[in-house]
Amino acid sequence: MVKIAPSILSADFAKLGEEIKEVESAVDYIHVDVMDGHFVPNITIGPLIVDAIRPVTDLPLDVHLMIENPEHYIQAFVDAGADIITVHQEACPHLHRVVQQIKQAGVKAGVVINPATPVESIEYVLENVDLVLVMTVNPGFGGQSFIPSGLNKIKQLFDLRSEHGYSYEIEVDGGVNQDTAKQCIDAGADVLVAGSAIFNKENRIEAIKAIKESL
Ligand SMILES: O=C(CO)[C@H](O)[C@H](O)COP(=O)(O)O
Ligand SMILES: [Co+2]
Repeated sequence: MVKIAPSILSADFAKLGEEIKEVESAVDYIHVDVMDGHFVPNITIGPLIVDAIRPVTDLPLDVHLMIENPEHYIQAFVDAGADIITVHQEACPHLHRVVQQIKQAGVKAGVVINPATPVESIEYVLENVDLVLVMTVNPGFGGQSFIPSGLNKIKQLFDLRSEHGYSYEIEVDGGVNQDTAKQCIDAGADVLVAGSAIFNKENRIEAIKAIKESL
């Protein structure tokens, strides 16, 4: 079963609770994009907002940390109600330690790779993570175009999982819409993140349906 994780980055922040309620029956995770203005050029939200949306839904909150020194903020996001925390390989010189820290805090641990980062760079944490997120845009903004080279990485991660019996989910984020979703699923992705393809549409449920039907 393909999972859909709408990214609230493209939602109306003045009515975030209502926007989440509108989509929750049709999706599997709520994807929360955290940006610090250092690791990526944009600044978005922090633990306060995660805490505010936590009572709105029972769906897992999939928190994508695009920040430097994520190890300083893991506990704050866990306390705020995150269920899955993903950190960028590029932001973590001690990636294995940060993955352990997330798991010890009692939530699922994910690792993310940028479009220019190879799968080989995370080879030695694959046995430890619950999720691998493949970026198909350069992180920082919603509404960018899909970078197809991510498809090879999805396939590589799918094959490595079969070969070694790993258990991570493969998630893809950036430019996923009804034209690009099928390629991701065919390559082996389990979870599709979509922001603008859902929240920039008038009818969000129809938009989610269109993505599912495109598969
Ligand atoms: O992590 C992200 C950007 O850094 C977002 O999750 C992603 O861009 C979703 O937006 P869209 O579906 O519009 O590309
Ligand atoms: Co994201």
